[in-house]
Amino acid sequence: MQRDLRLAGVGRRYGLRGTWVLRGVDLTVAPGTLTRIEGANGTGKSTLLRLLAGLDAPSEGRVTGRPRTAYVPERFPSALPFTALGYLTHLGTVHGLSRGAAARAAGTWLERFGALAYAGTPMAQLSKGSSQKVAVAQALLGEPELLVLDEAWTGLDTAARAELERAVAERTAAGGAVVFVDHDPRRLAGVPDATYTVLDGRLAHRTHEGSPPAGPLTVVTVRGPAGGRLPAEAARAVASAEETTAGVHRLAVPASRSDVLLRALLTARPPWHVMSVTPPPDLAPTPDLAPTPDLASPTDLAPPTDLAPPTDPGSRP
Ligand SMILES: Nc1ncnc2c1ncn2[C@@H]1O[C@H](COP(=O)(O)OP(=O)(O)OP(=O)(O)O)[C@@H](O)[C@H]1O
Repeated sequence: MQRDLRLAGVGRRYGLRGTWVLRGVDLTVAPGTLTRIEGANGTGKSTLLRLLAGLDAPSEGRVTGRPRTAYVPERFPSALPFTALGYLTHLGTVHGLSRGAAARAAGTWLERFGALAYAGTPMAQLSKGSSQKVAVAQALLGEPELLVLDEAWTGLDTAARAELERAVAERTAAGGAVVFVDHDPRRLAGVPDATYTVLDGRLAHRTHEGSPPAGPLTVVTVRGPAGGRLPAEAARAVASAEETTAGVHRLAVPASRSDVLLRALLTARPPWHVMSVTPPPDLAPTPDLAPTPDLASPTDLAPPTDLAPPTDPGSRP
C-alpha cells in the first residue's frame, strides 16, 4: 500500500430522505496498520466497511487514496456455480494472476485453511464453515493492499481462525492495511494499531486498547489549542475521544477518573478549555449545585476533587 486511504467528512444514508447511518466520518487507514471497528448492532459498522472497501459510495464526503482491496462480507454468497477450487482460480485470474498461478494460490490457501479436501466440491454443497474458508481465501489470494474483514472469523474452526489471524499479521507485515469487525472482543486483542467505535453515526477513536473501562461514563467536551493532541495523562484517563469539530473534543471518561482528566486538561500548558461536563444520569448534580455553563480556565474551576460537574443539556451522555 503506497499511501493512506482517507475518508473525509463521509456520510452515508440509504435513500434520498433516509436517516443518516454515518455522518461526518474522518478516518485515515495507513499502510502496515491493523484497525478494529466496533459498535453495537446496527450502528453502521458494515456500512463503514463497504465504504472502505469501495463497494459502496458515500452520500457525502470524500474517499481518497483507494488501494487494491479485498473484502470478506458478513454474508458470503455460497450458492455459486463453481467448485471451491474453480471459484478461487477464477477469482485469482480476475486479480491478475495467470491461470496456473491462480490455481496454485487457490490450492495453497485451501490447504492453509484445512479445506483442500473440498477443492472439488461444488460451492453450493459446502458446509457453512468450509464456505467461509473459501470466502476468506478469495480475499487473501490476490495479496491485497487493503484487506477488509466483516466478521470473517464467524463459522471458522479453531485452526482456521488462528490461520486467519496469521494471514492478517502477514498482510500488515508486508505493508498492507487490514480493517476488521468482529463480535468477539478477544479477537486480536491488544494487536490493533487503532480501534474505533461507531456511535450515533460518528466514529470515536478509542484511546485505550484492551477492555473498555467498566462503569458509568462522564462526558467532557473540551476545546484544545489548534492542532493540539490530548495531554498524555488525559489520553490515558479517557475511555474514548472523538474530535467533533476542529479543535473540539468529546471525551468519555469513567466517573472515577474524571478529576484526573480535568486536572490534566486544566494544568496543561496551554490549558484546555472545558466547555461542558455531563455526568452519568445517576451521578447528576442536585439542583442546589448550580451548574456553571462554561468553564474557561483553571481559575473558573474549583479543584477537580471539589467539582460539582455542570450539566450540558445539549450533550448526549
Ligand atoms: N442496503 C441497505 N439499505 C437500507 N438500509 C440499510 C442497508 N444496509 C444497511 N442498512 C441500515 O443501516 C443501518 C446500519 O446497518 P449496518 O449493517 O451497517 O450496521 P452494523 O453495525 O454492521 O450491524 P450488525 O452489527 O447488526 O451487523 C441499519 O439500520 C441497517 O438497517
